[in-house]
Amino acid sequence: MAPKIFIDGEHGTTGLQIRTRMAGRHDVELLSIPEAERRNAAMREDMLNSADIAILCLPDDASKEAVQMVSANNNVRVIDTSTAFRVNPGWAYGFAEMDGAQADRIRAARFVANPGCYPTGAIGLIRPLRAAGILPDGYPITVNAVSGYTGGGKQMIAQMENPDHPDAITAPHFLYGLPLTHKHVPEMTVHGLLDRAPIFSPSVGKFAQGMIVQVPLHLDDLAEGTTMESIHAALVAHYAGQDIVSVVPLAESNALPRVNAVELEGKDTMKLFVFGTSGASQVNLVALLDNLGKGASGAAVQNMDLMLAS
Ligand SMILES: NC(=O)C1=CN([C@@H]2O[C@H](COP(=O)(O)OP(=O)(O)OC[C@H]3O[C@@H](n4cnc5c(N)ncnc54)[C@H](OP(=O)(O)O)[C@@H]3O)[C@@H](O)[C@H]2O)C=CC1
Ligand SMILES: CC(=O)N[C@@H](CCC(=O)OP(=O)(O)O)C(=O)O
Repeated sequence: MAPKIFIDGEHGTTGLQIRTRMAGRHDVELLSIPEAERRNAAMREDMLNSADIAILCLPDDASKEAVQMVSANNNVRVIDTSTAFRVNPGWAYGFAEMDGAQADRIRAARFVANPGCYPTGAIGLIRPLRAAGILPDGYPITVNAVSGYTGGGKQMIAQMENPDHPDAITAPHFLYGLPLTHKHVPEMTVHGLLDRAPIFSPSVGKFAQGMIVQVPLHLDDLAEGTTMESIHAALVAHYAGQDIVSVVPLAESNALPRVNAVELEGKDTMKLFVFGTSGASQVNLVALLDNLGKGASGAAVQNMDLMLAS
């Protein structure tokens, strides 16, 4: 019998994208409730408890409530796309490529926390350098990023796309998270293996799907002898054999005049770049992804497949 999957929040931005990705699949059975009943708690509880894997695409509070609904039922495994459980040690963090053992942890887990979109880029760049001893304790990391506006869910999509919306946003590009307390900072710190919280400055551009995450570094403050080439080599070694996360060859990135935030729109992959000038004292590490692809729905389906393969 095909495993049953229920997407709670299937009519929201992340849920819909997961449904689209599952459309042609015959190896799983999708359980579904009508859009009009999406907040019907009794119906959701019934569906959640009928599933082999429940994928939660809900705000944090609703996710916590859904987890409560299945907590006594060990037959149900959960992938949560919200922020609620990402630094909870009882949950596997759903970034399969972040270290060599993570895919196995996800395969074996009952509870998997899907990463945030920005942390996917930031951790993807930072963690291998911490693990390799290149980024020393106490290094003051900054993370600067731009996201497509779908990252803000149904509400921001309406604000960006509907000029008559009472809170319409007309800016083509805006900074937010200005108090520097964005909800993604804890997971960047924990899963980036950082001992000091990064300064995180997010922004949104007037495009639907895409993301650039930048981590600039001063080489003089890294492990002795670190060069642009050795950083690149550490990333290449870390992601060797991976097909979803790739490290762009230096010769290729050196020749690029610009990076297009929407290049990977609709794709579930992530590209990592090391920019700078050979022999100079600074580099800029860049991750390019689709906030709804490897940053959300693509990663959720990847995690589901790992769990189904266990
Ligand atoms: N968009 C993105 O790029 C990313 C989003 N995420 C996370 O995914 C989760 C979903 O986000 P997103 O899809 O963007 O949000 P949306 O607002 O687009 O969708 C959320 C869905 O959940 C439903 N919902 C809200 N509250 C409840 C409730 N109490 N019971 C049942 N259903 C409820 C909403 O229904 P209604 O229409 O009635 O409000 C809506 O259908 C969030 O936790 C978000 O942080 C994670 C990574 C990236
Ligand atoms: C543009 C925008 O608003 N983005 C969201 C993050 C999107 C994401 O990664 O989702 P999680 O909420 O699940 O972490 C934000 O900054 O809150």
